Amino acid sequence: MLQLDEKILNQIIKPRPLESHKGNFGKILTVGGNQQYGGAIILSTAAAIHAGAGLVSCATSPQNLTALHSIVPEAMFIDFNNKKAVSQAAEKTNVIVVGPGLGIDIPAVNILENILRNSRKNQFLIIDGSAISLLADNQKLFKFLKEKQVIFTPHQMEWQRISGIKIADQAEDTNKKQQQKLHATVVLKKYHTVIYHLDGTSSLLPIGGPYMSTGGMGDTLTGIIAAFLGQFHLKDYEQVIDAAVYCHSAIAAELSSSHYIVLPTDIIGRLQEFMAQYTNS
Ligand SMILES: NC(=O)C1=CN([C@@H]2O[C@H](COP(=O)(O)OP(=O)(O)OC[C@H]3O[C@@H](n4cnc5c(N)ncnc54)[C@H](O)[C@@H]3O)[C@@H](O)[C@H]2O)[C@@H](O)CC1
Ligand SMILES: Nc1ncnc2c1ncn2[C@@H]1O[C@H](COP(=O)(O)OP(=O)(O)O)[C@@H](O)[C@H]1O
Ligand SMILES: [Mg+2]
Repeated sequence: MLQLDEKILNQIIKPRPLESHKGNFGKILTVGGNQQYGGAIILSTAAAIHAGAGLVSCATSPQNLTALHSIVPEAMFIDFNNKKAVSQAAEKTNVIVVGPGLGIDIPAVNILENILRNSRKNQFLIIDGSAISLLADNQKLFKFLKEKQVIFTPHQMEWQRISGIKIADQAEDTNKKQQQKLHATVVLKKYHTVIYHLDGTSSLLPIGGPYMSTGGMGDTLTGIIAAFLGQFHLKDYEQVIDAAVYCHSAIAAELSSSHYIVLPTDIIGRLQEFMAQYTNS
């Protein structure tokens, strides 16, 4: 297993070409945030914007509109109950994040199905939080993932739900077997996160710690992964995912030297300065 270190950031984060515009740095669609969990999708959206995504649209409950725009006026808003608007937005984006705070009720299943139906092969589909739990309970939805570039970002309980492997039995070989069956990249989040790649290799994240154990920390990671995939165009996109995962925890580790706990919003607020350190190579 490859042990990730700071080199991955030097490899992936590059200065921006002078002749460029927002269209070069990724169109992202974030989908989630019901009445109860608006914060989750706002964190994902804000993280994508602060990590450099060119254009970010957020499909969420209309109840979250004011909060969303007060935090990130850069984001565009779509009412996630508007099926047509959501499917049109899904068709037009480079990266879709679905699941943070989506919930697991019937309307949530319908929103997820609409997104999966309308996503395309050349897009990246980051499936997180509630969307993972929904897929585990609605196996018929898996047919919409065939031949698509899917990245699952489960924590250990979500991985248990979707893989059927109990947390106590989640060892490398067992995890890899199930991940390969899914034909997707799996970012298994925990103390020392492991990223299982499509080609059967895996990367270990040796940084990060309990100062990150705050609700919304994983929601924030989805936005960073989306922004990295949207703007750093490498053939081997799994390295881009590795870099995003490393970046998230590296910021947290740095802040933890002066903060007892690190909040998701602290990480979001530090992204721009942190990434600037890696643009000299
Ligand atoms: N501010 C917000 O709106 C927030 C919304 N959230 C959303 O709430 C929904 C439910 O997600 P949850 O993860 O809270 O609930 P889940 O029920 O999916 O999982 C949480 C449970 O898993 C257990 N667990 C075991 N191993 C774990 C590990 N390595 N990491 C994390 N938990 C582990 C925890 O003890 C906890 O009981 C998701 O859609 C999520 O995006 C959460 O992200 C919390 C913050
Ligand atoms: N003790 C820990 N050590 C290292 N990383 C942690 C620890 N606790 C939480 N994290 C990280 O925080 C994030 C939590 O993700 P998740 O449980 O999905 O949060 P949420 O759904 O509340 O946003 C993951 O990236 C995980 O690796
Ligand atoms: Mg989560």
